[in-house]
Amino acid sequence: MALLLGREAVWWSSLVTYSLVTVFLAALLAWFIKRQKTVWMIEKLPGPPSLPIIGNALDVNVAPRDVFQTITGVCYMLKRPLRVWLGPRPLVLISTSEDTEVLLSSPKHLDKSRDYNFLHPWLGTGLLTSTGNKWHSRRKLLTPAFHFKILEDFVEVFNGQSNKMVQQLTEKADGKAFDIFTNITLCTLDIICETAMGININAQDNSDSEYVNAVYRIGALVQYRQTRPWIQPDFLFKLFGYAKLHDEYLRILHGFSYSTIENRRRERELAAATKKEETNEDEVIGKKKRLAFLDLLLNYSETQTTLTNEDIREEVDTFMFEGHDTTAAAINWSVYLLGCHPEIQAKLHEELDALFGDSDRPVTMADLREMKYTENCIKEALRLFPSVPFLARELREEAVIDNHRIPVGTTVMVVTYRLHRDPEQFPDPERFDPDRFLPENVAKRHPYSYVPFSAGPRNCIGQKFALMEEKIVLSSIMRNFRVESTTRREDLRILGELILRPENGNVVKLFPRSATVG
Ligand code: HEM
Repeated sequence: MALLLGREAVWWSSLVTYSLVTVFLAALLAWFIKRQKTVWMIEKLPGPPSLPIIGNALDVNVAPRDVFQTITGVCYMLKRPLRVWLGPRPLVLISTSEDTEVLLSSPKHLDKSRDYNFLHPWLGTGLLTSTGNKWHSRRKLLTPAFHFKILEDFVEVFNGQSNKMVQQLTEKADGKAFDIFTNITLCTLDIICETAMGININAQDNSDSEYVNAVYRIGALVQYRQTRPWIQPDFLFKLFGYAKLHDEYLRILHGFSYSTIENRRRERELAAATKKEETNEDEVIGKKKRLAFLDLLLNYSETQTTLTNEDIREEVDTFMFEGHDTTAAAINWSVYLLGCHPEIQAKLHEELDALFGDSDRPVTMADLREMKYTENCIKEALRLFPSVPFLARELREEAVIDNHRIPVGTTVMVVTYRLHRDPEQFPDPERFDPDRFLPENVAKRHPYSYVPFSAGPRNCIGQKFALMEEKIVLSSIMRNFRVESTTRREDLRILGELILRPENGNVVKLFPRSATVG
């Protein structure tokens, strides 16, 4: 009897083992077939020869500062999609208007590539990094926060912070070369803090603040990690000692955001209790209180229970991240290019003088509408030096690009820097020519030939905010100073990581413009 039971047990255990092995082999075979299909589809695209497992890792194993030059260099040679293997991961680079349209206009390809995952500890899954239903509902919720009427209220903040910057620049306007990058960046940081959270952190006066430092350091650390595969896995990030620093920055950043949210909630409760008196007082002085993005989110949270403090923190941090470095880079590139082209700068001065004369009055909404040449200079600078030089999506559905089937799981990257230099769309592409943005010239181009703010359903929600801010900050500089750039275009070294910036800062000479100074 015992023998019979023993045999039965052996029989059952063999059956289980065989079944497990069969399932494992079947899964392996399915994976292998799928993988072969991916390889077969991707290999139909042109690209450099690759090795098994490591793919083109050796080709892209260049210093991080050279990654940008390498990518834009290869795209320059081809007008067709190009494939690269990042280890076992396929990456397809595209740089024509037609291919860009296929990717960006489709509601099917909305998921960000996994490179964005390094931002998750800081930004959580806010609007920039979320996917699927969460992204849809957040986008719907946040779109009204960027309505023209709301942005109008921010003009005062843009003017106030630009004035502070001009005052500090006045001390440096003696014709000696200095790096203006920091001044502009601290100004945009002050602007985003005041508009997103409703508080003034005085970054321009106090660039050593713990919060300002943490914003910078975490941004730099994320970029550093993105370009160094050996510290990408969490355990190696920890092992090399970076995680400790990262956690310290997070503690400061999240602590600051949460305490701002808490304080604002308390202020609102207090204000609600004394609402009547406040309304009367506002009516007397004819002034209504400006709402920051945070107030709008708190309004929603009071009517939509699904928005927790953490949800609000994710969005506020996302605006802080996405809303200051991008604008700072864009304003810097405009200043740089104007400083290289005195004849174009003179035309811009002409427009500003006609609008403002010698007055130092703040910029109004009506002025913004009139600053056509200024706007075209900004747009042309964003063409040559788009703040976000690459846009990447991970395909959840197969896509057909340039008649090639691109399989699920592939990262497809628009090389915006290269797209914006297509000579068919932009003849003599390296020339800085703001007139390319005259309406009659824009009408002749492909709608996806120019996408500094991305395009389609997942475009930049802050686009209008950014253009208004840029016009006010740039015009404030130009109303007061004449700029000379010290680096020639041919000597420029560009650093293209998350944001495109000049590697050695933006070294300029400033000269006061007669009576309007001060
Ligand atoms: C010149 C300035 C700016 C440029 C060039 C720029 C560019 C971009 C680009 C290219 C994207 C798409 C990113 C991608 O698909 O990977 C994007 C998304 C986004 N931007 Fe901007 N941006 C600027 C300013 C701003 C500002 C001022 C804000 C907020 C106040 C902002 C908030 C966002 C957000 C939240 C997203 C994610 C939108 C979504 O996925 O639905 N941006 N931006």
